[in-house]
Amino acid sequence: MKSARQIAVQALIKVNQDGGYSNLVLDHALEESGLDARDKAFCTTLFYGVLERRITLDAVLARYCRQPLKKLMPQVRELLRIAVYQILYLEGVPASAAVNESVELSRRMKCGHASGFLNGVLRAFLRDGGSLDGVLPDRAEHPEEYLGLFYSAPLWLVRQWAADYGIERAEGMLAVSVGRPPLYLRVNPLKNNPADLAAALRKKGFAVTVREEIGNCLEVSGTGAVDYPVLYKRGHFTVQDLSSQLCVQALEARPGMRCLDVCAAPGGKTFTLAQEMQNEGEVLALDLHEFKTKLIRDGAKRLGLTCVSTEASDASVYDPARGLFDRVLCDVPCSGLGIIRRKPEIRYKNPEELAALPEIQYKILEISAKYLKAGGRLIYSTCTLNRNENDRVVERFLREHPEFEPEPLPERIRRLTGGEGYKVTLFPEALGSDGFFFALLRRTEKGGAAL
Ligand SMILES: C[S@@+](CC[C@H](N)C(=O)[O-])C[C@H]1O[C@@H](n2cnc3c(N)ncnc32)[C@H](O)[C@@H]1O
Repeated sequence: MKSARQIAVQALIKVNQDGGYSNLVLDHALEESGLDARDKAFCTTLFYGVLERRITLDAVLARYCRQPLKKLMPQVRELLRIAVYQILYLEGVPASAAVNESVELSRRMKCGHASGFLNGVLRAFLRDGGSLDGVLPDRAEHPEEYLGLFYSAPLWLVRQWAADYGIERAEGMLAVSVGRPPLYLRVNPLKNNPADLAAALRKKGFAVTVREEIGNCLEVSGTGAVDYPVLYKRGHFTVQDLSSQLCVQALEARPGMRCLDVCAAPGGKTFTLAQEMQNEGEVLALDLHEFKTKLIRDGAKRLGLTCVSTEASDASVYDPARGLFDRVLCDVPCSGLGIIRRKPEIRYKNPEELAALPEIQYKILEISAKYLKAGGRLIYSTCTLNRNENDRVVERFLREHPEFEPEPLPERIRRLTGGEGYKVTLFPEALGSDGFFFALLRRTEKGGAAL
């Protein structure tokens, strides 16, 4: 049987070399592993730890490897990273064990010829103290470079956050971008309630807190992937971050309304929206990809939400045949910088590829707004922390569309999020949520039916 370390190394190769999504790759690897719960947890720690600390680990390795890391075999590279990760960050693992295990694994993973090299590099690091001394630049002289290396974030991201939110806040955001985040569930009020579901999950050994202030929300801690097949399949809950739950609540959709969710897959917010409407009325959920709309239909069925229908459609193309809606949710595709603690690979995206997003987001917002009735409300949201994709898209829209006005967020949402006025940026270090942004807009009564 493969060890937790070997499974972690193989999963890391699948993400770093083959571009797999971290959560899917790990879930699949653990399912097939035959590991017990303790080893699964260790494997998860190694996998996410190495993935999110890669910039720091590679800076250490660059000091001790003569050839560039890029030129090493993928197995050798990941075995080095996993050993340095354990030495730097895992107090319970003796440094010698971290080195020996990687050397030993190289023999089992068809790169035994590199075992001497692995041993040499890792022992040299240990001889120098096995710490980040000598790797980190002087903090006072190079604060951004220091933060980037310490928290393993690309320099462009540190600079962007420092420019958008100030260096102090940026450090807070970087500090919570590493480490395993809490897991939140949205209780399906059509089938259960927070107290009973919490009791059922506690019986199965989960540590559960009822987040009463959020409403229908549970926080589950001390777990990796939570294994609760029966209650899940029966539709008692979905996994959904606090931020998304609050974002949908801010729309104040009521039973009997017509609601449109324009970028809806895999359907998390669609489901919460339909639940807020007590499954009465209509929720039309769009997504660009047909295969993704199936995820929404499957989820709605599991949850018993019969008011949801789906269409595969491009939200940046207007279809007047859809008519008008009381509420529109515009949860646009974004850079995802608010969820890097859940998906660490996001931090390695090419920033140039992200530059086109605000224009795409603006176009989707402009088209989605056409579906709103006079007096109707729209939420624009992203799971990113980047003013160009957030505040600036909405501010531009308000400037160019006088028939819309900012609508103050409901009092309760403002109290919980600290949001002022019509928009709020949720910082992970504040509420414990993902990084998230939402803004509430209203078509004025004089705004007419459609643009
Ligand atoms: C942020 S995700 C939506 C998450 C979803 N609202 C939820 O809560 O589960 C963005 C979605 O937009 C979809 N998308 C991207 N471009 C689109 C477009 N032009 N029209 C419609 N959907 C689009 C993507 O396929 C993706 O599923």
